[in-house]
Amino acid sequence: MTKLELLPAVDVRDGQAVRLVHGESGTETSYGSPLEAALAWQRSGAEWLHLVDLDAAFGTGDNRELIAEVARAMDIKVELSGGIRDDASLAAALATGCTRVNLGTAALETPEWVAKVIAEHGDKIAVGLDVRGTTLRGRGWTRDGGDLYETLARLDSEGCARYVVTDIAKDGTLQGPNLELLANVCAATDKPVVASGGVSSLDDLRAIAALVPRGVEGAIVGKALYAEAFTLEEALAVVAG
Ligand SMILES: O=C(O)c1ccccc1N[C@@H]1O[C@H](COP(=O)(O)O)[C@@H](O)[C@H]1O
Repeated sequence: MTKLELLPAVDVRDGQAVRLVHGESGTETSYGSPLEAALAWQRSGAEWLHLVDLDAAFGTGDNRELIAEVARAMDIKVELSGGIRDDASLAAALATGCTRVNLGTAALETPEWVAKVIAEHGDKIAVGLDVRGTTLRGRGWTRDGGDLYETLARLDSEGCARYVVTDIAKDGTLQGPNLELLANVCAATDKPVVASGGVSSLDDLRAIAALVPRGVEGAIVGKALYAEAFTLEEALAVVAG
């Protein structure tokens, strides 16, 4: 059976690696240097890094140079997100050599541009579907952006290669992933789904791995690693089977 990919997260705010609760600005816990955090996950055997510019996502500036420095320092695959909303920010993101980018707000606010870049860049573009209930949220998760399943159908028809699905109510809470949401999204698309939000234990990873046959490809793990609920080595051993 295909193994679940694990993507340890480094979210950057004000030059620091942080975790938020429910993605809310002001709830940051700081974990120091983003480069050190990313290198630590790489040393622990990660095959992927999920790297987020939170300031760019919130519209409070950006960490573009630092993000590029981290991405370029990695020997592993990098998924880059936060504030990628136009040709210039997409070009800067792709110039880091990252494996793929996640588009969030742009998929809600500038669908024509997203359709164009999906057509141009194929597998290098994923769309982050960040939801409360079944309502998508953009601009740092502060604004409603339409219905999850209508948007998914539109993006599918445009050839979107992959979705990163975050349940905002779970993100940063260590309350367990929303398995029902993941199963429902998998039922609505043939494209791979990366699960994000809520992972708190190795059992949560086992439960997400059980959804691989339905279309879940990977899981982003953030708070649980920083809070030392388990080590990345333990997590990688669990998904290796
Ligand atoms: O990851 C977070 O905690 C987070 C919190 C609040 C907003 C965005 C967050 N992360 C990721 O950022 C991109 C969306 O950025 P944009 O809308 O394209 O600028 C998306 O991958 C979110 O999951």
